[in-house]
Amino acid sequence: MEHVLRRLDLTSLPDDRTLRALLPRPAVDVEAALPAVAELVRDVRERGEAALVEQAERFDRVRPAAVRVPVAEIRGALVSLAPEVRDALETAIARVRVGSAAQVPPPSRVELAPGAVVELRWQPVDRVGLYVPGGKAVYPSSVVMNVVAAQAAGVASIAVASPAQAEHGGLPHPTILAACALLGIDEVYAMGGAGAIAALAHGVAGIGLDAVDVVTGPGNVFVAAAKRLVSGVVRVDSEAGPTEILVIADASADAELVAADLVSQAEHDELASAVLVTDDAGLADRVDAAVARRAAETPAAERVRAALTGEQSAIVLVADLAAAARVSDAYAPEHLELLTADDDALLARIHHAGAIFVGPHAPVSLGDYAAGSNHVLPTGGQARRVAGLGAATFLRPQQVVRYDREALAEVRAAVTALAAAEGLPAHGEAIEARFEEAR
Ligand SMILES: NC(=O)c1ccc[n+]([C@@H]2O[C@H](COP(=O)([O-])OP(=O)(O)OC[C@H]3O[C@@H](n4cnc5c(N)ncnc54)[C@H](O)[C@@H]3O)[C@@H](O)[C@H]2O)c1
Ligand SMILES: N[C@H](CO)Cc1c[nH]c[nH+]1
Ligand SMILES: [Zn+2]
Repeated sequence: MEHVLRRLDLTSLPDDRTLRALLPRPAVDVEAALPAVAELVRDVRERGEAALVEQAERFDRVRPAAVRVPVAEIRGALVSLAPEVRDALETAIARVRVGSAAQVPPPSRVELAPGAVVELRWQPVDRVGLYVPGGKAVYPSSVVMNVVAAQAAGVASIAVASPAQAEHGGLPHPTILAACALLGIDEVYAMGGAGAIAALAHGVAGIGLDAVDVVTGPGNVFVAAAKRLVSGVVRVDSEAGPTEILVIADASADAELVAADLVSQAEHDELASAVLVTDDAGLADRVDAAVARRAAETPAAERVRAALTGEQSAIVLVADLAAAARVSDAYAPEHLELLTADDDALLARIHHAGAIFVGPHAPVSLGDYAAGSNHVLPTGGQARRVAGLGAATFLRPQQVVRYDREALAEVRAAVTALAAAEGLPAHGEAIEARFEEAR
């Protein structure tokens, strides 16, 4: 039988470093996109609006009438929105709002000695730029994920960017504008890809776009590369690039559900990754047959096939579920699904994943829209060290120090001695000044 997903036999596992090099990854990654993207970023920085318009003509096949979207267009899009889509967006917004509010860390206060207090309060950044993809598909759900998280953090100034659409007169997609209106956002720009990220990070005087403090949002490999390039100027969230799904399933799993979930994420992008890790060769065969059928029937069949047959997608055979957890951790997937006889035992072995979906009733596409979790998640192995988007992305912990005279006296000698040891005696004198006669 010819396989859609290539097979990778890891029934005997090498050490972690070798394992990481063997894992399926896309041929075109962020690193490979950097040189071309650096040119696009530089061009927007130097020529502003003119460069944005040229990039829209080149990549989005349309010349936007105005890069800054008129407020009337944003509000008008909500008026024209189909009621069932408005209801669905409101459901998603309500759930993500509750989930995001729960992510805001409480302030803390510690008394180190009588009268010696250090507090920690969480301050939002002032202004953020949120990217909403719109190339191969349009993503009003990403408006929800970005904006609701920023609002939960208390960010005062929010700008949204999304590619100009040829079918909509050079405006972003109307559902994206409607989602912005629903969330009270009226600063929206018709710009996409690397140019949009550069414009948000550096500002564009000609269109009244002030530089932001934090840029977030998902996108294709060019968007992810641009975020890496501007990360010296602004804070960025994870490189939430082409979608990945890794499913760990054993003989107990339903092959149709596994196949449906692999295909669902493959429809995002030719560079999307769909990986099944299993200890059961029979399940591997059943999933592959179901994937072949579903991939042929789905509307984006060509894109799905390209993603599934690309070198980034595979069925990995392992000896047991402990080995499956090791493979998954080495990969650090954006989305990890657990479909086994004892998911909680497996979950206890997992360390690295953007988000984890447990059991047959929690598919990734639930999290994409309406679980209450955030769908903007790290790809390319970044989940090993970076979190997904959330309220915390827009917050900074700030320390507030309060000491009274007695509390300062208790550490007076220690501070003065350390200041002297560092050759910074004025630091010690600033302490001693508090204890001079007149005070
Ligand atoms: N990881 C996550 O959290 C997450 C969430 C949602 C979507 N995604 C991913 O977002 C991506 C969306 O991609 P998309 O393409 O549909 O929309 P997009 O908005 O990310 O990309 C479209 C833009 O890419 C730029 N572009 C296109 N071709 C280019 C080229 N050859 N060189 C330079 N720039 C070019 C253009 O500026 C265009 O406006 C998908 O890969 C999807 O998997 C990821
Ligand atoms: N699966 C994507 C995250 O990688 C998010 C998404 C939005 N719409 C559909 N899916
Ligand atoms: Zn998705």
